[in-house]
Amino acid sequence: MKAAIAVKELFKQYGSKTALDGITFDVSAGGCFGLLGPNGAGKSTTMKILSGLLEPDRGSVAIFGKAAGKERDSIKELIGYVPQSITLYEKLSARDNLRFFGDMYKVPKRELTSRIGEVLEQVGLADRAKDAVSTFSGGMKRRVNIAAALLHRPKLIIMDEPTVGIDPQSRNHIFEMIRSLKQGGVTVLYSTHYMEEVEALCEDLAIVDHGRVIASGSLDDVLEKHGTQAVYLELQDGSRPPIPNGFGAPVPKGRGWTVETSSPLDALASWAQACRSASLGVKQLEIVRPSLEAVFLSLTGTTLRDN
Ligand SMILES: Nc1ncnc2c1ncn2[C@@H]1O[C@H](COP(=O)(O)OP(=O)(O)OP(=O)(O)O)[C@@H](O)[C@H]1O
Repeated sequence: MKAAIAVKELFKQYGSKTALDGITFDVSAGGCFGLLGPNGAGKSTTMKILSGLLEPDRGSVAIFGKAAGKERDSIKELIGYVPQSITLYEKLSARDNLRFFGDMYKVPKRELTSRIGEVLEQVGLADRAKDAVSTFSGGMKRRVNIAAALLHRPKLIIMDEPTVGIDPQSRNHIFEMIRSLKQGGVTVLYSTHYMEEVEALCEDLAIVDHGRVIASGSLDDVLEKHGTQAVYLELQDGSRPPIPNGFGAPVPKGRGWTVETSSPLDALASWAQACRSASLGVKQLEIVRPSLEAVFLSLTGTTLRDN
């Protein structure tokens, strides 16, 4: 099967600022691919190039085997792009906003009314169709923008940080919607700086930093290749646990503490022994799989959230 997206060696400068410094990745059809990176990493620039809104200085893009540039118009029909900024007419209802987008995306007039009903259903706003967008929360407005990008039944949805600054209910709706789009065979390219979103939604990902892909592949492969396993311990009284013999000092994590190690079974046994010797009550002791957070830290030396 052809890749949904093939991006090769993309370069882009804004004046003297290098935004993309040779971005390369492939997205296979039918899943959710996460583009993960801190602010300023180059995610939006990449997405704008994929959507045909921006020209790269160098490099190539193919969408479902069609070369960007040459086959621009037929590519546009395949893509629904949800930009980071919300673009809606505040005074108009959700339905009338979508009517406007429907014309823009050339949805046939006879289909448009039913199609608007369907996409509002998909984003969980069918009961607010007639209400002015000015009465909506930020998350609801974002969902209308997503609905607009779905109107023409694109095979590929490109979403640029859709959950930034929105309420948990809208976030859940967006997650559910992405899962059902995937079930319907739609490919989703999802950018975010929230690692847990990639862990929850995406099968494959590329980690982007300073305009370069620093790791890519399936989530499992990236975690296995670049992550370290850890052992998690929580004591019954919530106190700081002893250091397991032969391992580094535990670091706080949630309600407990973790030790990163390539020999998790030994660390677990050693920690259990240390707790038993000190007669400490153990609430939870387990091997945890590596996180993307740990991967990002090991690849860049910084945490994603501090950027
Ligand atoms: N129009 C522009 N003019 C000048 N510099 C720009 C412009 N757009 C982006 N940049 C710069 O290019 C780099 C990449 O920006 P980009 O928006 O692609 O990153 P991002 O990963 O999407 O981050 P964010 O989440 O902040 O949007 C950043 O350093 C940014 O400041």
